Amino acid sequence: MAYKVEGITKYYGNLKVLDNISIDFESNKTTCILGPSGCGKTTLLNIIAGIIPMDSGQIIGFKDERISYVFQEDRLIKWKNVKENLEFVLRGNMDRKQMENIIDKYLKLVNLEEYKYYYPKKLSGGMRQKVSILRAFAYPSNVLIMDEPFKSLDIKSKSVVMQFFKQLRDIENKTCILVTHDIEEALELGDKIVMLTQKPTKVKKVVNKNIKDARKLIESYFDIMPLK
Ligand SMILES: Nc1ncnc2c1ncn2[C@@H]1O[C@H](COP(=O)(O)OP(=O)(O)OP(=O)(O)O)[C@@H](O)[C@H]1O
Repeated sequence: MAYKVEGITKYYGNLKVLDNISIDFESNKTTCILGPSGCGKTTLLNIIAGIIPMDSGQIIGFKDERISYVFQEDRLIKWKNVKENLEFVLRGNMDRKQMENIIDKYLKLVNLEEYKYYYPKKLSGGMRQKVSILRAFAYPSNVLIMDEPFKSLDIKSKSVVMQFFKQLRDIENKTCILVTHDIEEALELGDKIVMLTQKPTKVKKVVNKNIKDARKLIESYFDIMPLK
């Protein structure tokens, strides 16, 4: 399946936010979208997900797909425990027995079995975000959209949760789109890094992580145009 956006332009009133954005998202790889604050990263994700309309352009491949989401805040359901939060996204896609099996399989996979009956308020911020990521992987989707999922975590739990994400990504095939304004995060997690300009936002450059000097290239660009 090819996933693409082509020539996306978006205005809010007179404010031109996205200006002719085209991106290819490689299947089963992670594309990081790296851009300065307020350049329209969340807007672009919302357009891809069909949540908000665009003024012109095309979305290819995403339309009939199931999509999982992870946001900056965990968005777990407070009155449901870990198991019930996972059940919530699986219900309707399989019978009860299958659901039980899948939940146990995932919790075991990531060593979270002992937290199965914990409610979100009993979990640390990092742990809650792990459950959100686990829930996104457990949901039978092909595409995973993440909007700054590590932003509100302290440095230590950030690195733990990033490794957790990588562990799941290596096991489950999903096409991941990760929005961030953190260069380290993009280099650590992205197979491809798409750099955006300030508004009206265009694609400045697409960098494949494996090329020599990927870091230098990205850093030199954002030296001229700071991310925050
Ligand atoms: N519903 C809306 N109506 C009007 N303007 C909006 C709306 N949503 C976003 N904007 C504006 O569009 C621009 C892009 O916003 P968006 O949240 O998509 O950017 P972002 O890159 O995700 O920002 P951040 O890095 O701060 O999360 C901002 O200037 C914002 O104020």
